[in-house]
Amino acid sequence: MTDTPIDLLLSRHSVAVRRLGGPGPDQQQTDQILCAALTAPDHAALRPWRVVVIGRDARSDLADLFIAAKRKRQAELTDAEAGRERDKALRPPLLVAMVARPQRLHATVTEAEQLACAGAAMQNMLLAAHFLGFGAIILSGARCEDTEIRSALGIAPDEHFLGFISVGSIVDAPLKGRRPALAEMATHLDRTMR
Ligand SMILES: Cc1cc2nc3c(=O)[nH]c(=O)nc-3n(C[C@H](O)[C@H](O)[C@H](O)COP(=O)(O)O)c2cc1C
Repeated sequence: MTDTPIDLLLSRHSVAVRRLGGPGPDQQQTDQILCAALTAPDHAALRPWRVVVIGRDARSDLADLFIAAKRKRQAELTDAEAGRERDKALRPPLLVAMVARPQRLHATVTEAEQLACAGAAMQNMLLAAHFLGFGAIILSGARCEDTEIRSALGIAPDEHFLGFISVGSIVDAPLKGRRPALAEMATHLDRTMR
């Protein structure tokens, strides 16, 4: 039986980069994933975010930058650790850097609201990837604050580098994290408010 849209939405989960491989989204699917971001709710149409799609030719340099950034925090890297850093740059068929650029003193839309918009845009890309049958994950960490990586990707000091979105075919069955029970997340207000 075909999954309904709500089944699909409720079944989304992240897929670790080591479980991703080719083929990745083709050009049309890539455009669909990126366009999904543009359907995020956006108060006053500020579009307080942008993306950098990191193409194949840039990946080897990015891998070197990931390893160099890791070495700044940990002088001695094992081959396995360096390999994992390299993998994060080279393995995902589609790799997108998500950058939030909220207007700090907007008259009506707070910075928090604008960051929520950027988060919704990211989630829409994850969902679009999932709906198209791909696996995806967002990873941030210290590499998003690394000045060399930010500068190589053209990310300004006053922008928020939220994370790398990796998308590809699922080549190894992912571990699915536990979801909290609804009662842990929602409270109900069922009385008059005076
Ligand atoms: C902005 C952002 C950055 C994230 N960065 C990391 C990260 O650096 N490392 C990590 O293990 N998970 C990170 N996560 C969480 C994973 O992407 C993922 O959501 C988590 O492993 C839970 O899996 P799930 O999406 O299937 O619930 C990040 C999530 C967000 C929204």
